[in-house]
Amino acid sequence: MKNIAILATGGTIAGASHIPTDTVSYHSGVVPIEDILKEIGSLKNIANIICEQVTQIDSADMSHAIWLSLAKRINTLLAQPDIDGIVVTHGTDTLEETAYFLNLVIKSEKPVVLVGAMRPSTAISPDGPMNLYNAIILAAYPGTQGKGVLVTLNDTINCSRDVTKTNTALQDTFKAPELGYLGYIIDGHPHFYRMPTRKHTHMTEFTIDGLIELPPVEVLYGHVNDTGFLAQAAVTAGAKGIVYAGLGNGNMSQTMQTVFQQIAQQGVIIVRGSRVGSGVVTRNGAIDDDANNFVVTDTLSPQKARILLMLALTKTKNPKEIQEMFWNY
Ligand SMILES: NC(=O)C[C@H](N)C(=O)O
Repeated sequence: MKNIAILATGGTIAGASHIPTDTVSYHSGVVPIEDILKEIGSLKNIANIICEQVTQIDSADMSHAIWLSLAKRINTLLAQPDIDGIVVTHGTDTLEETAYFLNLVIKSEKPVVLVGAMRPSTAISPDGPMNLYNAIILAAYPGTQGKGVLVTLNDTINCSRDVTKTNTALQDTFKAPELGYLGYIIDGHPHFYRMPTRKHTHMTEFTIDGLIELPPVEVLYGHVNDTGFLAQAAVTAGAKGIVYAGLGNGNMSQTMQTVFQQIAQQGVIIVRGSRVGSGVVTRNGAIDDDANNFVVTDTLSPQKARILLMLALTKTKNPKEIQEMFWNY
């Protein structure tokens, strides 16, 4: 029998409404983890569970402070020989960001699985209990070792680097566009078909020991007639890096190129990403990244590129070294 720790943070999986047909109007995070666990019945012969209620928030209120204390707690638990794996319950809106952050800072091969739900616990047929059951199964499964932080909802297994929420309201929302699921969980058995190939968890060079805040990095969204006002405001407010959700292959107007060239010359790291939602942002295409000291995101979404850039900035301000990290993680 495996010993699994569930760290609960809130979200719709812990949501409640007075009306059983409510699937989008409800209070997030109000149901304690012990009550949600009761809904899935016996876990005899599967796992011994310990629970910790870390916080009870809608995931829109997730913060760097909670990330750092959650990650430190997971590292401490996983260093104990009597803990075999971790499940984190989380709201779905920012679940992918927390999962990727943990993927970069957890120092263990033991399974870490994030799980949420799209329907509150009071819905006629909530998805939370089955999702939580699957997450426990996945965290207790020996084959989950060494695959980095994973995400499960709706019977699918996803890599934290590639997964994203693709639909605002439906249960079938977590997908890795183009790259696909790692596998499925069917009748209580995980089936893996793919492996994450990028560095994660036990291979990571990032450490959060002693860190009390992350360097400020903003994401800006590209569009027609972009003025660069927001980019300049971000730098004035203290941003040490900017991820630009650019057009197509991370493209930008002549105006934005001039704005970002000037900002990069001040030592602020500019990362070119894309607003498209899938595909690679390549170096030195229409834009001369070498000459401008720009970094590109590879296939990371802008919100995940922000996380990697924050952690990169805890180690270096050299754009070439940061680019290397974007190829590796
Ligand atoms: N489905 C959900 O969990 C959405 C909720 N607003 C949250 O992210 O906390």
